[in-house]
Amino acid sequence: MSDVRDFLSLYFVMGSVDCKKDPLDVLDEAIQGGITIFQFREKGKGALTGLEKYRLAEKLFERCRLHHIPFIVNDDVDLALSLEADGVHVGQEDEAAKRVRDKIGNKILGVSVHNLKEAQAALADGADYLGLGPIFPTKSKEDAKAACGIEMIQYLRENKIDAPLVAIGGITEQTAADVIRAGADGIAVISEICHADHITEKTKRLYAHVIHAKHQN
Ligand SMILES: Nc1nc(C(F)(F)F)ncc1COP(=O)(O)OP(=O)(O)O
Ligand SMILES: [Mg+2]
Repeated sequence: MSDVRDFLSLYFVMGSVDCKKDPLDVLDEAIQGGITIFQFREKGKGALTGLEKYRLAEKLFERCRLHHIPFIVNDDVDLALSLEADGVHVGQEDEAAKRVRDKIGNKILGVSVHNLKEAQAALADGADYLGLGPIFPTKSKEDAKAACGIEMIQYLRENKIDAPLVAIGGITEQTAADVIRAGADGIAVISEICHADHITEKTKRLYAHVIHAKHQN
């Protein structure tokens, strides 16, 4: 795979709990709208487990494969390995990034970070990209930390964190361009796409904001 940075522009993160309708339809519509990478994040109250979770992941992965969109699994390294997913995303409270790297070989490894120290440690552990956030307050993650603000993107870049970096947490159409102008390679969204009345149109607008801002940088 070419540098993961190229795929980070519009990162759709979703699980069945986030969807108001069939997750397969939600993903299909988001793909039509131009998402560039997808993360299966099945967690929270009512999340699927076991075979149901595996079957949904398989179907979502199939959709991504058809459209050459990287399929990333959140938290669940064993599920990622059994599916032969394109990569895994882990946070500070999940399995240590270094151990995950040993398990997944050269698959994509994303690590959540909230500050400079965590960013430096994640890269030392072999992260291919950083998920920085929450940038703004979010309702999609029950145990989210306090919002770190757009300033943290700039602060990491000023402190020589040049690695691929996607920003996440409460990002909307109104704030997407500011996040890119601050130095992120892309935005990650859950509810901004999942809760949209017209998912494909919303996704197209988000993509347009990101690409336009990238061309200005
Ligand atoms: N899932 C995520 N995806 C990203 C992405 F890179 F996609 F922007 N960044 C951050 C997170 C948060 O990851 P984590 O801290 O483990 O919490 P959770 O497992 O509840 O998502
Ligand atoms: Mg996690």
